[in-house]
Amino acid sequence: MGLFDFFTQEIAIDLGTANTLIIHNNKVVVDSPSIVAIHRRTNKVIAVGEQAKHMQGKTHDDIKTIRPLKDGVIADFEASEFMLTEFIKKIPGIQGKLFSPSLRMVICIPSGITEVEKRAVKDSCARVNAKDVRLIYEPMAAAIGVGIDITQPKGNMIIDIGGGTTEIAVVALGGIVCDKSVKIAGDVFTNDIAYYLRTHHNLYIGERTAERVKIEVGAAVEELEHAPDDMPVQGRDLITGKPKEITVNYREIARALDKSILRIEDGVMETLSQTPPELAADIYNTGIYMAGGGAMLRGLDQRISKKTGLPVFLADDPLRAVVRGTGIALKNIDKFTFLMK
Ligand SMILES: Nc1ncnc2c1ncn2[C@@H]1O[C@H](COP(=O)(O)OP(=O)(O)OP(=O)(O)O)[C@@H](O)[C@H]1O
Repeated sequence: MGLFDFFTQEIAIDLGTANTLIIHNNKVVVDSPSIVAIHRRTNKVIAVGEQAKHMQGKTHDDIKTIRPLKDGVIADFEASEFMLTEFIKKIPGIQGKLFSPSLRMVICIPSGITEVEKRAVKDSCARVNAKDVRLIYEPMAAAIGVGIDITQPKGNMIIDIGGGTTEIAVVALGGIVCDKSVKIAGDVFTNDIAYYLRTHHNLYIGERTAERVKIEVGAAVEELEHAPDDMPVQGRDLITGKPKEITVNYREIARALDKSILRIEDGVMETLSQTPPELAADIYNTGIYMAGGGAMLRGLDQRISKKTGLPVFLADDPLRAVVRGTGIALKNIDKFTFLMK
């Protein structure tokens, strides 16, 4: 063991548009919303993660909440570095050390990222004390995370629906054969719901409420076997200006999300149509795997299965599939060197 190894801690990071997850010593040690709350005048950070999410939509003039990532890539470097530093400080075994240890990081990136954006992620990690930074494409990490042996000469399709992007990819022999990154995912679903309630019920709701509606009664199809109960939703009446409450059901929400889901379906069909025939035959036999928080929308697996005529499998714990895969890549870094960018 070299001196570098002795003072080095290894972490795997899924730096997502909606959530940041970190694995250290085989355990998920950070699972927090990717949000920072900042004091406008002093530019001082007041809160990060869950605490900052609670402030979202409830701030006054002096405080703003920022989501440092947009469409899967870092949009605000300062806020993102601050957020990462704070998250890393909370990791047991790293926090409270006399000397802050050097970090070896494996961090996942969207497959559609440019070389400049890749460089920016590496630079950003270097500024939070990472001495060795490896990047891995998100669909690869998701595929490893759902348990696919990506090194086999066998095609597998994975759809990772996150907060900012939907990554659709066919992987085989340790590489991405064809892929598509669509900027329609969980955040767009949330906005669709807010827009629907504004235009159909004159009800103005905030982002956090819209996300709650999506999670509690959201659906991708109008016929569900296990329908969720109708949900009361409170907000501001756009006409009278008074607070009001309405009740929504999953069928309405399925209609509100229909257009966005159609765009994801188009992306899947396009990727399938570009898949080489031998791999298409494999996918016919194995089906499609789905991961990411957005994939948890009720009936979405069923809808994609109907559209493609293929079985669709949702990952166990879809929100953690990508970080799980990134963690496995870190643990087997020598075996997976060919995956690292
Ligand atoms: N039960 C649920 N039903 C529908 N959507 C959900 C559910 N739980 C979480 N989500 C949504 O999943 C999204 C977050 O997923 P995830 O953490 O996989 O994204 P991310 O990795 O941060 O984003 P990206 O990969 O685009 O950078 C959010 O939009 C959230 O609202």
